[in-house]
Amino acid sequence: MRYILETSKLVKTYKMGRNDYHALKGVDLKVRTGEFVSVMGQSGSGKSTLLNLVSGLDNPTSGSVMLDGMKISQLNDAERTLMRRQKIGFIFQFFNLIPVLNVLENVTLPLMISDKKTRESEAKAKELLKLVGLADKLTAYPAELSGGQQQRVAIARALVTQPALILADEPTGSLDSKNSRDVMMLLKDCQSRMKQTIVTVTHDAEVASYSERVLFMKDGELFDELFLDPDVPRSRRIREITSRIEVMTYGA
Ligand SMILES: Nc1ncnc2c1ncn2[C@@H]1O[C@H](COP(=O)(O)OP(=O)(O)OP(=O)(O)O)[C@@H](O)[C@H]1O
Repeated sequence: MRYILETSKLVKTYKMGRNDYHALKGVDLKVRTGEFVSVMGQSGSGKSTLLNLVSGLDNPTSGSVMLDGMKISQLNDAERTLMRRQKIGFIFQFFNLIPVLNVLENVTLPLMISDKKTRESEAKAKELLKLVGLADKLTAYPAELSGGQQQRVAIARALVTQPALILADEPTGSLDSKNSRDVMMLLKDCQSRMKQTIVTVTHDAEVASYSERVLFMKDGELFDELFLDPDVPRSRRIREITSRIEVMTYGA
């Protein structure tokens, strides 16, 4: 399959009293299997709206979303919930772990919900927790972990169902710079080792510098696109991203 995710002429219009507010104005987004894409743009440019439509949390006003061969904009609520559980792993800014469950239980939870919990799935969760460097924290509770460790648990949880797509919304937004780097390197590693497709939304050029392609949103539209060469030093990639943001914000 050429694209794991494809949106076509995606429009989202909110009613604001008597007026319409066009949050997305016909977005055509294409993401290849195994690709790592960042979406950047100023506050209000439509990034969260796009994520909500791609994940089926909200319905488009018009246009379509295809994920892993499934036209999700045509599914009913129950079908979309099932699709989300099976095909998407979420990583959030504030981790969203379940405080009363320990690390291993948090990671096996998505498999329990989808009725897939077996002895093998616990082994899978343990293997992923080893991959994210937390093999010695299986019985710890989220409150006993640092922010960076909690986000690594969230990454293991997102991977456990072997989703078609990981959606990461400001994954380092509540981490310091060292933990941010570790989390992004881990995500990058998951992408290259497991051919995991990742789409992340971020305000941070350093976070975006780990991806292969950056999409810039402005006023509900895809404004620009930048392919990043992994062989050039990260500082140069960050400068390239920053200068595109300047062009988008202030003009060429
Ligand atoms: N439920 C809603 N009702 C009305 N307007 C909305 C709603 N949700 C979002 N909007 C508007 O749509 C526009 C796009 O919002 P969105 O949250 O997608 O932006 P964003 O790029 O994710 O911003 P941020 O970086 O601040 O999260 C904004 O102007 C916002 O006010």
